[in-house]
Amino acid sequence: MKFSDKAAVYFIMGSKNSGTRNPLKVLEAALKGGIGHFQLREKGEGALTGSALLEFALACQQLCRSYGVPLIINDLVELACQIDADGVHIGQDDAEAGQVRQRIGKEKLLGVSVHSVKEAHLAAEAGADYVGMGPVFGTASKADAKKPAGVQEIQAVATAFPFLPIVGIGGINPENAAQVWRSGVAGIAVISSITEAHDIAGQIAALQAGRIEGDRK
Ligand SMILES: Cc1ncsc1CCOP(=O)(O)O
Ligand SMILES: C=C1C=NC(C)=NC1=N
Ligand SMILES: [Mg+2]
Repeated sequence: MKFSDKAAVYFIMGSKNSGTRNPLKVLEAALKGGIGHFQLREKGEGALTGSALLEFALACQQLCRSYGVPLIINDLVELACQIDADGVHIGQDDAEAGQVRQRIGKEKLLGVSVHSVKEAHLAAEAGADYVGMGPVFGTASKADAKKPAGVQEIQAVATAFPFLPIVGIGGINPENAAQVWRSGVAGIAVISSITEAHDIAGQIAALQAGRIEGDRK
C-alpha cells in the first residue's frame, strides 16, 4: 500500500484526546469529513492497555474500513500485526525502522518521525513510505515534543528527497496550514485541530483549503 496524498489531512487521536466526546464518534465525524489517514496513538495519562486497547483498536479499524481509510498504529507494532492494521508509525526512540519493515512486511505502510535530512535519508533507506516532521508550531498534544521547528527542515527534506512523502505535524490549524502546505508536504497531521473542533467536517475543509492543487506528488 503506498502513501496516498489524495485526501491529505492525516488525523491522529488516542482514546483520551476527544475531551467529553466519545472518541469513536469523533473518529466517525472525521472519516465523514474526508481524512485520508487515521493514526491510533494511545499514549500518556490514562492510555488504554490490554483487552480494552484491543477492543478500541478493533472498533477504530471497523470504522476506518467502512470509509476505506488506512488505519495506522503508533508505536505498537505487535498490536498493528495482531489486528492486521494498514500500517505503523514509529519515532526515533522506537524500534529501528528496518526491523519494523521486516516485521510488518512490504505491503504495510511504514511511517517514521524524522527531524533532519540525515534521519530522513535513514528512514527512506529502511523502507519508510512517508516521514512525519515536526513539531512545526507549538503543541500541547505531545508531552515530550521538541521545540517548534517551523518548516525549514521540511523544505530541506522535500528538496533532498522529492519522492519521499512528508507529513507535517505539530500545532497545525486552519490559520497556519497554508504555510505548511507551501513547504512541500504530502499531508498535514493533526490532533487537537480536529478533536477540539465543534464542526469537524468544516474544520477538515478549512485545513485543506490552503493546499496548492497539484503540489508535489
Ligand atoms: C504527535 C506529535 N508529534 C509532533 S507534535 C505532535 C502532536 C500534534 O498534536 P496537535 O496537532 O494537537 O498539535
Ligand atoms: C510523532 C509523529 C509524527 N508524525 C506522525 C505522522 N505521527 C506521529 N505520531
Ligand atoms: Mg513513538
